[in-house]
Amino acid sequence: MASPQQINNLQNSFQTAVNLGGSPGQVSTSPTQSFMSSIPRRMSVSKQTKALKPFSTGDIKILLLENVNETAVEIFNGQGYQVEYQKASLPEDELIEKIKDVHAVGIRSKTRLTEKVLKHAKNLVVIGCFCIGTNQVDLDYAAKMGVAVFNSPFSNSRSVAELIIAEIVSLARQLGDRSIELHTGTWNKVSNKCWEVRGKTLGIIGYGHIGAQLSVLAEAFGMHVLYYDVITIMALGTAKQVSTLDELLSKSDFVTCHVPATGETKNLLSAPQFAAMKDGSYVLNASRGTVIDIPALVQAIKSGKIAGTALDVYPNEPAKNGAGAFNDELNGWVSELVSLPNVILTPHIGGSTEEAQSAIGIEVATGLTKYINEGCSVGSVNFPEVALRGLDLDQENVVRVLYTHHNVPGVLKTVNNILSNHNIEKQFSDSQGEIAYLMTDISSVNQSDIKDIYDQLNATEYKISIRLLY
Ligand SMILES: NC(=O)C1=CN([C@@H]2O[C@H](COP(=O)(O)OP(=O)(O)OC[C@H]3O[C@@H](n4cnc5c(N)ncnc54)[C@H](O)[C@@H]3O)[C@@H](O)[C@H]2O)C=CC1
Ligand SMILES: O=C(O)CCC(=O)C(=O)O
Repeated sequence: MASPQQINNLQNSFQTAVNLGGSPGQVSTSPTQSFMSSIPRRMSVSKQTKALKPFSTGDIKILLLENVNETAVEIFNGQGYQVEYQKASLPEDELIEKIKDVHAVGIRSKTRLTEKVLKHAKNLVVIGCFCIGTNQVDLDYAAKMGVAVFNSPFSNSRSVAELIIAEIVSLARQLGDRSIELHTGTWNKVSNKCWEVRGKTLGIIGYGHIGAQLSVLAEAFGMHVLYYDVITIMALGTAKQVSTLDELLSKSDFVTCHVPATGETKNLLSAPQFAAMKDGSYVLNASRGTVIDIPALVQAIKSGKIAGTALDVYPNEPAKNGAGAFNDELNGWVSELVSLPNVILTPHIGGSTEEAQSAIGIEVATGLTKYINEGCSVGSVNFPEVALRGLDLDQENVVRVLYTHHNVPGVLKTVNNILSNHNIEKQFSDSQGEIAYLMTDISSVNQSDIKDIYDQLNATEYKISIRLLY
């Protein structure tokens, strides 16, 4: 368990990154930043900058669903935002009601922010996915509304990799079954079809953050590692990339999936893929429930082709914890699956460790706060990444203009015409697909000018959203 001191340390390292103007995502990976963090303060190149705020931060309303970690709540409370906190996800109709007047929403993997839901979010500025996956959000639609989406790209990767290692050993030794038997009084000391994992081959589908981390752990156990990915990725240790999924399937004793939910990964493993696997091999999935065709997996286990499976994710998952929530009504195959031998089922807990959750809470809450208070979109998954250096502490009458617009010619000219009575201190624009995001600091702005600037920008043809910070 992470101690309060460890959580404090994590918070401090994120704060250091924020002060240095780096993306939170760089904190644990960038050697430069860890070097910078160790420089005594008097030598630090960072300087204090003026805090920009949207307006009264007490007006910022944040809806946090799905038991987002307390570290995030502390960060938002520290900013003076109004936080509404719920442990579960919400059914669509309640979500639509709640989302109507909030500026930010924080979710994990279950809340579906579809176009239908987002259409009602009139004040929404930013979405935080307190997890890795972002498939639960309509990212394109959010961008078209001018809403940036942030996630935590790797804070729970290690936790998932460790769970998979535990499950590989558990499947090889039929631990789930032995434990259930003994819980009900049955002593069943057997070695038939129980194996060491040393010398066996692990096939990893998707060699990203989790797949690569797992590769290192598996080799430390003496396993051979093969991986298949749609892009060429440098192998860690002595792992080998194979060029086809079939090659991986035919050579592996354990096959584990670590791909995102996309059209291409839907039913990536189905009847033909199970048929291509070694007799008596094992299947693991802690990515998304759509990646494995579970009825086909049930048949492959029944026929003896597959010797066991460990699943953490399902096509339909209950909205909240509770007895009886995982049933045939939710997924038609549940009773059949649970009756099979050597099947380990976990309730989407791959990333559910104290370490991962507190780090995710800090990382995503920091990203959201920087976007709300400064307009910085670095690290967003659906938005052009734009940031400007901070203002000097003594700078007066400066306004930061955040202008999201359709990516068409002539917009910059129109906007700069409107801003031309003021000095443009600095300006940065970037585009991604159909949308563009422009950030400008203007000086010599009287309070009385602000409404006029806003109204003029608001009337421009290609505007998607505007925010003014001062
Ligand atoms: N069970 C849990 O609690 C958790 C589940 N996840 C899931 O795991 C997934 C993977 O996470 P990361 O490793 O962080 O993602 P990542 O983005 O770092 O890596 C994914 C890899 O899959 C590859 N890929 C994409 N499509 C592919 C295909 N059709 N065939 C083969 N490879 C393909 C990509 O090129 C990439 O290398 C996430 O998208 C998320 O859905 C993530 C964290 C926790
Ligand atoms: O812990 C969660 O709620 C979701 C974990 C997950 O699936 C992810 O990070 O993508």
